[in-house]
Amino acid sequence: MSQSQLSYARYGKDNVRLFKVRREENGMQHITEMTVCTLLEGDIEESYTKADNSPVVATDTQKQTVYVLAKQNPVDPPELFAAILGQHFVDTYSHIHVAHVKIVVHRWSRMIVDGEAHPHSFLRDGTDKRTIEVVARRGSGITIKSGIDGLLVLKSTGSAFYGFHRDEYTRLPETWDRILSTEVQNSWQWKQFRDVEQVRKEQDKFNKCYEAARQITIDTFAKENSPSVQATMYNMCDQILAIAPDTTDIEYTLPNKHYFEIDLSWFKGLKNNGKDAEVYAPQSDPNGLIHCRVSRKEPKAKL
Ligand SMILES: O=c1[nH]c(=O)c2[nH]c(=O)[nH]c2[nH]1
Repeated sequence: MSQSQLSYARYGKDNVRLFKVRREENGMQHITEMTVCTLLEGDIEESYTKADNSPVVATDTQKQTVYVLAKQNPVDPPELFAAILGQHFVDTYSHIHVAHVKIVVHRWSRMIVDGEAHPHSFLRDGTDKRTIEVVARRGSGITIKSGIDGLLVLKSTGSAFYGFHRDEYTRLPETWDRILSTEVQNSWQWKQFRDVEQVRKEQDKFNKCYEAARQITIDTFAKENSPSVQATMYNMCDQILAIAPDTTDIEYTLPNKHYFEIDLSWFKGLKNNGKDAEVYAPQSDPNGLIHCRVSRKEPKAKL
């Protein structure tokens, strides 16, 4: 008898690239570019353990399904498209119980030409991505997590780090003025959806929340006098929870991309430290890495 048993299995197609144009009668065009990943779970064990391919919805079939459903449905907001796609797999194949759909949306912003929004020309005005993770599970509805990835930001003052624990391993001096730079990855988890119809009914909130979360991140980073990455990210989470009541928790992952001062006093006594610092050495590694998840407090039960 074999000593092995399959304890985890999901499979699908990754990096499905998709571009869709929506054309209005008046000449205005709207575009979406995204990269999709679909992964299926269910009664697929024998494809691994017995080389029986009969339960396998081929990864190529999954890719073709992405294209067909993108033709038949709106792809914006991407949360709705991911929900439609995930639900399609569990509705269509009785032996598939869970569908995971991840979407990465690439930024294309409408060009302003001669002071006016151009009807069909766009530019990449940021390399950050909008991210969506949907899980459609037969019998228990749809979960959606939305987020941002790769938003690179830097401030050259307005950031401090002092009062941290000190012991015999500590070398880092306290600072009341430092450079702060990070690459934002965050996400907001929506309360569970019953079905695709509920996602469709509530679709307006997805783009609004994405725009608001991106703006809160940028505004807070710029305006706040940051006491630490930890306190700044908590502040961002708190604001997103406040403006999006249907979210349950917010996560941030922020690398602290260090910019070191360089001592140039060896060269004719050049002053380049503290208040005289102008030339810095950006560090590619190592970097700090700060995570948190902030959840909505349950309302206190009335006695
Ligand atoms: O904002 C910061 N948080 C830390 O935990 C930390 N640790 C460190 O060395 N520098 C910083 N900065």
